[in-house]
Amino acid sequence: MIHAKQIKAIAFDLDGTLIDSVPDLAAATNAMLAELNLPNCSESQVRSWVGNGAEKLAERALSFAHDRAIDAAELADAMPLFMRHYQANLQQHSKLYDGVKPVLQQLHAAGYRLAVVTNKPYRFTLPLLEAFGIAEFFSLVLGGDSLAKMKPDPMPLTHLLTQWQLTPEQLLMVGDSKNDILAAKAAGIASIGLTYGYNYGEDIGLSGPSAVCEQFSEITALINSSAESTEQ
Ligand SMILES: O=C(O)COP(=O)(O)O
Ligand SMILES: [Mg+2]
Repeated sequence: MIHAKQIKAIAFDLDGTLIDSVPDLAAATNAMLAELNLPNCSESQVRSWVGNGAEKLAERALSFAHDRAIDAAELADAMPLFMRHYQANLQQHSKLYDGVKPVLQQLHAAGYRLAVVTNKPYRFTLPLLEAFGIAEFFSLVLGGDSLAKMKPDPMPLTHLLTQWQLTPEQLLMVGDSKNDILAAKAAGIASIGLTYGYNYGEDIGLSGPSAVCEQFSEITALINSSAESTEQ
């Protein structure tokens, strides 16, 4: 349940929530595989591998290409290739999802404190937010490597609660993946699951978010309607 009247801050996931980043992630993945003389993969495979950060994505792609589990040394050799290619082409084909900028603008203007809590490495996160003209709305940005643990661990969200001196009822998580919903649940905060992003091909409703939205723009209506329903 979302107690909208109590919400003071909102944490947004990045990939699959604010930005459709898979086209560039797939290109970097394939550039890495090509340098290693390995067969390439499809964009839809990459879509199903995103969610646990860059290293996991590379590991899943390498395991697929080799058709076996890979070891830590193989991953360590390949990672710099992925990082270099992605850094060089962060936003060639990626796009902001519909409604993202106006809704962030509206929430920011309404006085909500906004954060990005992503599993993407921090070094890619800020440049992407800046490139899409939405960095100014966020007063805190956490990447997957900013703290010791990433989502689905609650650490980034409990860090936010501490940092902003909020109670769990005052923070809402918005994301496309079960990692976002599980992190929110573990931190004791409400969550909105978005259906259009990447969730390993699974239904986001199955991870039990407080609410499900099909479009980013539905978020404001949901917060407002929850506010009305708590008044009754
Ligand atoms: O980098 C990933 O694997 C996922 O990033 P996200 O947490 O912003 O969805
Ligand atoms: Mg995501």
